[in-house]
Amino acid sequence: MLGIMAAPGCSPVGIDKSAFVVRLPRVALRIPKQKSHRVASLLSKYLLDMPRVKHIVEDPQDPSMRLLLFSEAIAQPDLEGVSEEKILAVKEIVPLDVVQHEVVLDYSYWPVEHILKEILPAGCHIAHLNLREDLLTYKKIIAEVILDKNPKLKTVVNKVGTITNEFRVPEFEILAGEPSLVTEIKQHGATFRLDYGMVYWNSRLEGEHKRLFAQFKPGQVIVDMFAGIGPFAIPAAQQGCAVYANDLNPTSVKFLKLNSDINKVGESIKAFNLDAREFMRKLVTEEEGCVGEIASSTLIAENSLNGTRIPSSKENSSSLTEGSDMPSSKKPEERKAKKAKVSEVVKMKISDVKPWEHFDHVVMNLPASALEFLDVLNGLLCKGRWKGTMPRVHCYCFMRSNETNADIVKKAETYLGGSIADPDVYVVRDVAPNKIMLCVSFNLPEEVAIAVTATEPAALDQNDALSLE
Ligand SMILES: C[S@@+](CC[C@H](N)C(=O)[O-])C[C@H]1O[C@@H](n2cnc3c(N)ncnc32)[C@H](O)[C@@H]1O
Repeated sequence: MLGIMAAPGCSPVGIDKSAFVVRLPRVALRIPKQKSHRVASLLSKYLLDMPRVKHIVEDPQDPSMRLLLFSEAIAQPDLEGVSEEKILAVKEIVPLDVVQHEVVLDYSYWPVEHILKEILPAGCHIAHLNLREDLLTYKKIIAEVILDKNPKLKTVVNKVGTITNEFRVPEFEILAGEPSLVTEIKQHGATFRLDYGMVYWNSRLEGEHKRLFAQFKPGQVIVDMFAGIGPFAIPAAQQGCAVYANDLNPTSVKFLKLNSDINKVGESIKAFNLDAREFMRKLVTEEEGCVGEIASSTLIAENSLNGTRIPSSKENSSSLTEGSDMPSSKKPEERKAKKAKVSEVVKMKISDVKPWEHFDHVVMNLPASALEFLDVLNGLLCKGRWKGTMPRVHCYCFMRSNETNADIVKKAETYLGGSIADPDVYVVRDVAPNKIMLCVSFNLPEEVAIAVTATEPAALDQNDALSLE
């Protein structure tokens, strides 16, 4: 990145590779090839120490000779700074022939892999930058260099401003490459197709998704009120759960449905496109059908219409993130073992589930306002119809530095309308200097959730069925 910043005169259209050339004058010791390693080990602490730059190079004047390049600190021809003792030891092996040499770092020298390792989710072909203010002047050239150095990448974008819309979708400026933001990401053995410009996705939640779905057991029923494109729902279904997954964003629900099909868990997930409160009420009052279900064919048709070509999973499998700790970096045997394990899991059919009788977990990942949605759980379940234990709620929220865990639990209790016993408050991640994301988990108190007056389940009103086709 330093090389990019230091490069003056870069045109935003195309890359002027000559602008990336940096010349470093260095003092060197000229010695015969056969003695070079012996002398280099004597002088090691004085020699050039730069990543990917050799400190022993061939003498351009004579291929039988080598140049030992000194660090910037040894800049004088008399090798001032090197101990007398070392100089004497060297002189016993070779004559002290000190010359000047120029180290040339060209365009190919400047790496971008380390940047991408942090920002590029496995399988993805879109590099999503979040450039600092002082780098914005160079945004186009930064993007073009990243694209140029990584043939598997198709698009480089920069996040613009803060997220304010209710679907939590950031605004992106396309800096280089193809204008499409449709891509595929691998996470925990699942494939997620998404349109970065239309749906919420945050790869920093990868660990949190896993922490939570690892708590779900095969055969359990999961209710995800703010499901996005399915990072909780799909792995949960893959490990043998049935999932009711809802999102207000119709595009998220279309991708959720498509991802259910891609990951072969379509029979275990029912997708809804409703406001979360409405979704919860419908879930426990309807006995048949699937209100809000979205046909994945709609999405496939849209993608082919706009000409978007999404690289296949196969193409992406050897992506840049190979060698990182992302799932794609797994060795083939590990991947095979994982696949075998997934296929051993008995998938649960959503059609066999009666959510008005029982569900096990409620996931609420809308940190900006999920606490407020806890009110929908008050009196939600019907006495005489509910069976078994009470569901465990996982409600995400933000906490400011002037707040305590107790303040957050108090807020949760206020919205829920009842007290919470033994809440588990887990710190998910730092969001800003004064803000962290938390997950508050607790068992839904029976006295809060079960309605005092038992009512018969309402009949399904077919007019409620939502079609996005
Ligand atoms: C922070 S994202 C979480 C998505 C997903 N669970 C994840 O972990 O990536 C919150 C999601 O809630 C959806 N959302 C916002 N308001 C909603 C509402 N009132 N009812 C249902 N979903 C809503 C947004 O569209 C967004 O996809």
